[in-house]
Amino acid sequence: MEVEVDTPVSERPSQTWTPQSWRSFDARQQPNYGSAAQVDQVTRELSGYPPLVFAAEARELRRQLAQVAEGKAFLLQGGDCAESFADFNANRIRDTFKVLLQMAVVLTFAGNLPVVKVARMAGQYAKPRSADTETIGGVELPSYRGDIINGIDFTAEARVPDPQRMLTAYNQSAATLNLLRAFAQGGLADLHQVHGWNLSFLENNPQREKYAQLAERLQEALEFMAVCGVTSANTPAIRETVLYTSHEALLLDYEQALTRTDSLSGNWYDCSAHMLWIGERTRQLDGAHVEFLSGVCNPIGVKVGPNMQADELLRLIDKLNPHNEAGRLTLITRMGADTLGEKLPALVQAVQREGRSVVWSADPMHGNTVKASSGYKTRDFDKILREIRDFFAVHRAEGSHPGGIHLEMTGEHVTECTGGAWKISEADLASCYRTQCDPRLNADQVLELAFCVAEWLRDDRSA
Ligand SMILES: O=C[C@H](O)[C@H](O)COP(=O)(O)O
Ligand SMILES: C=C(OP(=O)(O)O)C(=O)O
Repeated sequence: MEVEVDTPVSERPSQTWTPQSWRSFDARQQPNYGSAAQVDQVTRELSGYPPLVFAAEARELRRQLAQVAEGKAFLLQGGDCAESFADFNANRIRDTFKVLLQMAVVLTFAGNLPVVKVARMAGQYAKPRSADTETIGGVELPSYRGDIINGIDFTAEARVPDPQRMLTAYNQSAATLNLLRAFAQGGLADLHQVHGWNLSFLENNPQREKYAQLAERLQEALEFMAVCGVTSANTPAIRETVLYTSHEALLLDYEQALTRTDSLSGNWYDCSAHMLWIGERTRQLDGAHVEFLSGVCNPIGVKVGPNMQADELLRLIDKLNPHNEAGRLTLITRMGADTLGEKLPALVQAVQREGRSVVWSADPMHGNTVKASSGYKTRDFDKILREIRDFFAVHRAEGSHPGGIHLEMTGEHVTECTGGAWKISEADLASCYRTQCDPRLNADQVLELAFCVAEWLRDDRSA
């Protein structure tokens, strides 16, 4: 299905939008930089740097998301809660890339539909926080807000927001993107390698048999195609993939500096990532984040928490996607496993009734965070699964498409979320708890989750 290229600037409803128009609105969750002159100098430097992504790539993602909105493809979005400057290395990037691809293979093959892959990588450096300060042992300091803003160490010095960090975030995003593009096109994504990735990755994993069977069926399909003359040597689709990037567009000084006019369409794109989303804490209709993302033509997302009302959601959709373009807007629900079944139906009904085209995606992480008795933030695997299961059930009941999943996850073997096949307990959390902020699913848990979701996806399609 072809989707129209961007709405020409002349047809956009707001003639008053500019990359800096957000400055006249209330901007929540922004750092208090000491020196405006320093921010100015850094953002001027960033504005002269090359874009990290091209407008045409963002347009292609929007075209693919239009397929998701129609129920003809599935969105897999995942990666770190927050990327880290200190923990920046090729192996971590490779491991998350590999597990995202493994999940995509499982979902594509079992669900029998294309999977659009979007990483929370190459720019996910800013974090909204519930509280402005953090107190440990009677000492109160500003909260950590992501490496693009301040440091995670609990010292007064580290917690001072430093605009120079925006330059480091840009450089690390560029290096990450460079590696992701190389992995995607340089052989690591070859479907024929699926056995190779899997066996080292799932060593001792109870899911290995199930995955090996699926990999075997996939191998048979590839062999059949080879007999018919379709091989990775002559068919790029078998040896290459496309992985898009995304992050929360939270730090607006940075996002504005990376916003450029596309020479082909004349439209504005935020070239810090292919897809940007607005968080639950900054999605006010009259807020700066909604204003900013309303004017860029990237595909965008907005988090939808348990307090969202149907009329508020419709007004938000009006502001962010006034021309009702398919693929433009993804609604990422994050209500909590105990709440979604009750709250989501009314929102889906309102969107259906008003004929709005959206991608519905489930973030089963952010509504299910709890504090373990040891003090670690954690999320339980069963609750995470339950929220996705209920998301599928609501959409089936309402006749809409469960379009995708949005996960905080890593390719590393961390112990941050409890449960899963290895039954990680609260007592196990300390053994490898490495997140910068919120608990992530590890490589085994996320693959186990992909198998379950693939089954629901298959059931949904056959229904
Ligand atoms: O990832 C989302 C938020 O940044 C995170 O949940 C906030 O955590 P906090 O409630 O500890 O501030
Ligand atoms: C902050 C996040 O989520 P939410 O806005 O839904 O809390 C996030 O996804 O990193």
